[in-house]
Amino acid sequence: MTGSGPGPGPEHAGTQAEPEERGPAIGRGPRLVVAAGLVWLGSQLLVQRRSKTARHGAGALELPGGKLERGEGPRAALARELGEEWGPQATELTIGSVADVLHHVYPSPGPEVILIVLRVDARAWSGQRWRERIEPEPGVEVVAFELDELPLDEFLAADRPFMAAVRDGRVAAWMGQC
Ligand SMILES: Nc1nc2c([nH]c(=O)n2[C@@H]2O[C@H](COP(=O)(O)OP(=O)(O)OP(=O)(O)O)[C@@H](O)[C@H]2O)c(=O)[nH]1
Repeated sequence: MTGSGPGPGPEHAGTQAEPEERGPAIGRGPRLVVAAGLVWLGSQLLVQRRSKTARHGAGALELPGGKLERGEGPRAALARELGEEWGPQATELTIGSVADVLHHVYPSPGPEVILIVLRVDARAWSGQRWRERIEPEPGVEVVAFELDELPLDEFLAADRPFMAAVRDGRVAAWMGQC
């Protein structure tokens, strides 16, 4: 995909609104706290393509993960989401350190997202092994990319600056277990 690319809500420039541009609180989208995994195969990253029928960001690339449930910590949320999205074997992957905390406001009526990105060690699934272990939920496609081949424009807008930093080696994909 090109240009502003996919993202929740209507297509706009994909830029983050300045506080004074956000307008009154009434009518703003929800603020979501999300845990997401930077899943490292050793030389590649595993990401997923959102369902073509998703309510927002249909067909966009994203990191596996989802919203924290009430009282749930980010690691527990990510382990749960990996199991829901990629099947039971994904819950055995090692969740490591926090790679970054992202904050993005999607154009209305999209959400404001606080994304806690955690490194995930999937080196035991390198080569093609991940294909035998992952049972993606319906509609979701899991894809492996070499770092320098990450198609930044196809990621959800919140992820793009971060994925550029990963691609360029400014953020390490794996740093050992914390
Ligand atoms: N999992 C994931 N979510 C992301 C990423 N980047 C990003 O902006 N998000 C946003 O964070 C939210 C994640 O919530 P979710 O996964 O539980 O929700 P969803 O939109 O897939 O489905 P749902 O709202 O119908 O449950 C979505 O608004 C999604 O657009 C990402 O890299 N991974």
